[in-house]
Amino acid sequence: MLADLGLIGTIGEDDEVPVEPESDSGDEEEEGPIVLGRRQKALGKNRSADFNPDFVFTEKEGTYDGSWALADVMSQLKKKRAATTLDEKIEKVRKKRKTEDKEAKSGKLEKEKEAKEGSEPKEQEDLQENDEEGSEDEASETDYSSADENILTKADTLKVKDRKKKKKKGQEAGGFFEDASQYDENLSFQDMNLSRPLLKAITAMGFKQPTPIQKACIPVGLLGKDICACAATGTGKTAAFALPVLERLIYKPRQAPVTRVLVLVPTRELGIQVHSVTRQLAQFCNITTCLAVGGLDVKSQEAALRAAPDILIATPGRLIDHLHNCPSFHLSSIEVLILDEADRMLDEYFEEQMKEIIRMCSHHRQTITAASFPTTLQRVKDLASVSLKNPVRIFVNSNTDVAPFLRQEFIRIRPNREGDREAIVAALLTRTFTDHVMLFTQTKKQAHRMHILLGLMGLQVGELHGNLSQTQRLEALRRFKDEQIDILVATDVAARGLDIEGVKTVINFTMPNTIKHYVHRVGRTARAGRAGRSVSLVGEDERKMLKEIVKAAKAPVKARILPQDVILKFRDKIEKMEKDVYAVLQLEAEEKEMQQSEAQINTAKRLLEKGKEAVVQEPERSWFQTKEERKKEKIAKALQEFDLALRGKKKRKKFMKDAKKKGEMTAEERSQFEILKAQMFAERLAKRNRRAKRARAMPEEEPVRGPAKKQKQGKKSVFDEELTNTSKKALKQYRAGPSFEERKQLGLPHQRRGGNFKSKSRYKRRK
Ligand SMILES: Nc1ncnc2c1ncn2[C@@H]1O[C@H](COP(=O)(O)OP(=O)(O)OP(=O)(O)O)[C@@H](O)[C@H]1O
Repeated sequence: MLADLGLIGTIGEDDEVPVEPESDSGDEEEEGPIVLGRRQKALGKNRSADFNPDFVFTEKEGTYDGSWALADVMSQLKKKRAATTLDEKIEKVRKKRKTEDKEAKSGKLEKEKEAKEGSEPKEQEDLQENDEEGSEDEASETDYSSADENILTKADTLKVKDRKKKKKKGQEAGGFFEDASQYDENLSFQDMNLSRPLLKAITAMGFKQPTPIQKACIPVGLLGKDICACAATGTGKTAAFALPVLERLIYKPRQAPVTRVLVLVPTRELGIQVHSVTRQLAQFCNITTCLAVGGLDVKSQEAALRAAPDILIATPGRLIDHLHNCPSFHLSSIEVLILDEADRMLDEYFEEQMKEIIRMCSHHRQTITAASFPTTLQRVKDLASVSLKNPVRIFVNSNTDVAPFLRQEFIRIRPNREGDREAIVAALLTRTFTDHVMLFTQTKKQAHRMHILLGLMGLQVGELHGNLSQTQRLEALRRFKDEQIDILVATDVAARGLDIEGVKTVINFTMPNTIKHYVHRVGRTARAGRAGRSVSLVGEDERKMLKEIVKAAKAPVKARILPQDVILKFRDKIEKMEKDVYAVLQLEAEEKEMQQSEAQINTAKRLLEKGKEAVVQEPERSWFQTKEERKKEKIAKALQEFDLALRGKKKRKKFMKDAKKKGEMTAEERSQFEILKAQMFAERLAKRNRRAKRARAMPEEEPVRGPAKKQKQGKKSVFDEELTNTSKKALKQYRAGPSFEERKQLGLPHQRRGGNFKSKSRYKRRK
C-alpha cells in the first residue's frame, strides 16, 4: 500500500553551507563562491518591502535523511524498458566514430610514409595540409586535446546590462481580499502554536526559522481562513500550506477514517515531491497520506484510497479517473482543498477537469491557493472562481520577482545567427557550466536532440519531457539528483515547482513563452537562500521579454559574450557530428520497430496457443466526459490553435510548410521553430486574455436566497408577468373582467355586463 511505502525523504535537505561553488573556469569577471551573508548585505541596500532580504535560510542540521522518495515510487512503475538506453546508443555511435577516426588516421600516416619515401616537394606541401586536417579531426573527437585548450579556457566577457528605472506601481487594491502580506518578522516556528510532533519534524528537517511566506501564511491558515498565497520560487510555499493543515488534522476528532485534505498539483513529479515533503512534516504524527498521480500504478493507488488517507495529493486527471472508477472513493468529506501552482491549475488546460473536481468537493471547506506570482489582480479574482470565501491575500513578492539570490545573464543572438544557439549552449556546457545544470528547450524534439548532441560530446546528460515514459522521466530526475548526470535537458514540464537540490545553473535555449514561464524556469536554481545563475539566449524576436526582465530585476543583470572563435569551433564540431546524431536516431527508430513487431508476434502467439481468453482485456475505465465529448474538446482546442497559428502569419505558414517539406531542418530553422512555438503560445494566451471574461465559474450548487435570486433573474415585462401569473387573485380578476377604473381608462362602458360567463365571453369577443 502506498501509505506503507515509506515515501519519506525530501529533495533539497542536507547539511551544506549555502554557498554556490562555481563551476566557471575561464571567466575573469567571475566572482568567487558567493557566501550568503555577503550577498545579503548587498541586497540590503536594495531592500524590498515585499521580500525580507534579512531572511536567512539557515543551515539544516536535521538528522533526517532527505533523499528522494523516487526509488519507492519507481517500484510502482511498469517495468517496460527499452532494450538499450539512449546513452548506450550514443556510446555505441561514439565508439564507432572513434575507431573509424583512428583507422582513418593510421591510413593517413601510412600514406604519409609512402609519400615521404619517394615524393616531390609539392606533394610534401599537400601532405602538410593533410596533417593539419588530421590533427583537427582528432580534436573533433569528443575529448578535448591540447589544440582545444585555448578554446576551453578563453574567457567570456561579461557586461552589466543597463536598467531603466522601474516605475513603482502601487499595489493593486482589491476590496475583495483581506490583505495579510505584512507579517511579524520575529515570528518563530515556536511562536506559531504548532504541536510538538510538527515542531519535532521541522527540527528534523533542519528548518531553523520560518521563511517570510511561512511567517505570513501559517497563522492565517491555522484560523481556517481561505488563502490566496503568493511568493517567489523556492521560498518554502509547500511547508507554508502543509503545516497549518497538518496542525488542524492533529486535533480533529477521529471517527471513521475519511479523506479531509486534497492537494492538487499540475505535474506528476511535483506531486511526488509535495507528497514527500508532507510525509516528512507528518513523520511524528499519526496522519496518513496518499499519492495519486498519473503514470504510477492505478491498482495500488485504489487500494490506498479505499483506506481513506487523511491527505491526498493528486494530479487532476488521475484523481478524476479514481473518482469515476473507484466506487467507495469520493470528495464529499474534503475539508481543505489546496491548489499548488494555482495559476496553472486554473488555466484553460485544466479547466474542464477542475470544474469536475470542484463540483465533487464538499462546499464547506477551506481553500488555499499557492502560486509563484499572480500577474494581475484580475487573475487573483479568477482564482476566486473556486469560491474562496472572504479570502486572505498573502503576497510576499511582487509579480515578476525571481529568487533573491539569482544572478541573471543573457547572451545576445544576432539576426541571422540563430543557428549558433546549439554551438553556444555546447560551449557553455563544456567550458563554463559543467555540472548541476538544467537546460530548458521549448520542444521535446529539441530536448532530445540536445541530449544526443551533448552526449556525443562526452558530457553526462539526461532528458525530461512528456515524450518519455514515466519510468524514464523519474529515472532522469533520479540520476540528476544523484549526480550521475551533470546536465538535465528539459521542457517546461520540469519548470514548475521541482525542488532539485544544488542546481547551480539554468540555461534557456530560447526564451520561454512568457515572463511567468521564465520566472518558473530560473526558479529551479537559487532556491532556499542559495545562490544560482541563469543564462538565457536571446534573439532579436525575444528582446522585448528581455527588456521587461531587466526592468523588473532587483540585482544587476549581465550580458555574456562568448568569443567568436569559440562559437565557430563548436559550430564546426556540431556540423561534423550531424551524421552521428542521425545514426543514434536511426538506432532508436530501428529498436522501436523491433519492439513493436515483437509485441505483435507475442500477442499472435498467445492467441494461437490459448485462444482469445489468453489476451486479457483491461476493463475500460470511465471518465467524466464521454469519448465524443473528449474528442470534441480536443478538436476544438486544436482548431483554435491552428487558427491562431495561421492568422495573418503568412511567414510562419510558409516556414512550417517548408520545414515539413524538407523533412530535416537546419540549425537556424530549428532555433526559429523553437522561438515560433513560444510566440504562438504567447499569442494564444494574449488572445485568451483579451476575450471577454467568461464566467469561469466553477458553479457551487449552493441555493441562492433572498434578493440575490431576484437580481439574477432580471426584471420581467408587464406582458410576461400577466401571462405567467397564475395566482388565485389574478385568475379571479381575469374572470371578472376589467375593474371600474380600468374600464374608465380603456374607454369602455362603465357598467359591467354582469359577472356571468356569457357576458364575459361576449366582452372578450368584442375586444
Ligand atoms: N523554513 C525553512 N528553512 C529552511 N529551508 C526551508 C524552509 N522552508 C522550506 N525550505 C526549503 O526550501 C526549499 C524550497 O521549498 P519549496 O519547494 O516549498 O518552495 P516553493 O516556494 O514551493 O517553490 P516553487 O515555487 O518553485 O514551487 C526546499 O528545499 C525546502 O526544504
